[in-house]
Amino acid sequence: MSDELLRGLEGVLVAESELSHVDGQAGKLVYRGYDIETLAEEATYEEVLYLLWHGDLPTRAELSSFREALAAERAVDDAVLETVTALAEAGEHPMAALRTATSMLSAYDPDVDADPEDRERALAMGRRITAKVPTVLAAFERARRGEEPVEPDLDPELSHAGNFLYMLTGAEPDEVSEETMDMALTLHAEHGLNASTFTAVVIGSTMADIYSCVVGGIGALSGALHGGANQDVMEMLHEIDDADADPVEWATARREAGGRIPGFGHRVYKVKDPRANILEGKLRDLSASTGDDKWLRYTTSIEAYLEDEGLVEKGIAPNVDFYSGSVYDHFGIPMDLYTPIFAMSRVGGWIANVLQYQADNRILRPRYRYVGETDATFVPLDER
Ligand SMILES: CC(=O)SCCNC(=O)CCNC(=O)[C@H](O)C(C)(C)COP(=O)(O)OP(=O)(O)OC[C@H]1O[C@@H](n2cnc3c(N)ncnc32)[C@H](O)[C@@H]1OP(=O)(O)O
Ligand SMILES: O=C([O-])CC(=O)C(=O)O
Repeated sequence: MSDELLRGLEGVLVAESELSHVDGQAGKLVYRGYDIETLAEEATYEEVLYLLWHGDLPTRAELSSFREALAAERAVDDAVLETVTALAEAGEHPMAALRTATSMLSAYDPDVDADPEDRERALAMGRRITAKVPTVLAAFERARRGEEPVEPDLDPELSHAGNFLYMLTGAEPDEVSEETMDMALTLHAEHGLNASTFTAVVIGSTMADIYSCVVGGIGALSGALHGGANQDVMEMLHEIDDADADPVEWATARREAGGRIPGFGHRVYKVKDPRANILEGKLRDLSASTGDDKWLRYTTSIEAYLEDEGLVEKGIAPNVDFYSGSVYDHFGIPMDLYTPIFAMSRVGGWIANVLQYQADNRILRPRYRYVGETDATFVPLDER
């Protein structure tokens, strides 16, 4: 047994995966062998889910029944909607509301007591969670605006992304917003053994149910060092704008004060994250078509400044969270929904990873190097 301490488990191999590969030096991401650029351009989120969960891209017939099965699960129990409303009234962050509501969904799942080794029933639960997360989120957003929830459209013709936007606004989304949301879901679906996936897999390794795994994943994703950074980036952009500041001067001051720039840096990527490139391209298209290029100017000037300062050369480059919020902002999505939208996509990856790990399970249990007292003498309570 090695006594080398690997802080943050950097580089530690814990299992094999067929789901995705992150090449941090080349800035390349593949899901089951397919480039993320190709999937973002050519595949829908439903196809990506099928690919991750079933191993291959679906045929037309397979996709059609998969979409039907997913769409059929979109509705949530009224009790969940009531809880979501109560959480909105209490001013809960949507990521925390999603965590609570996802946990509650298990009460209404007919498979929740299934044998944890029953992959089919675990997958059925995974399908239900994935289908219902957008419903929960949209209901939460509407509740805090004082609006009634919009019932999901159960017609599989309306995509997962499209139905989410429909439930948010009450109107069928236009093609650009549906395609953009679908692409964002594809980009965020899977990324190796990141912190939230690791959390889900650790929970799954105890043979806990898939709800526990997903709830843990949501908690881990919410943090500022992980998925929470996409909201932080938009808060940074607003802070710059509200102060009428120059983005480069703002970033300089932040660095001089020893602060980090949200949306920069990554444990694996030592070059720009390929998903950031794709999202930046989408932001360029949206900025050109709407004539509103403010966030594009701010983000690209911060990126150029940090590159000039040598950060990118040191491997601290834009990650997926740097450009996503500016894209969502074009569709009027509030910034505290950015991380929940990430979760809405990554739920597919968490489920795929948990099922993959459980198929050849061994409980995950690393260890500490103990540095505490070794020979303490117990003093009875009255004598302390
Ligand atoms: C979906 C995702 O989860 S993508 C990541 C989203 N998170 C963020 O964008 C938050 C900002 N980024 C970070 O905090 C980090 O880069 C992380 C958490 C993503 C990766 O952390 P780690 O791999 O542990 O890197 P670590 O924290 O050791 O940083 C290495 C060096 O880069 C620097 N660095 C890392 N990120 C940044 C940043 N955003 N801004 C400025 N400097 C940074 C660190 O200060 C450190 O420098 P030092 O060696 O001189 O002390
Ligand atoms: O891989 C990571 O550590 C974080 C990340 O980019 C993701 O989860 O998408």
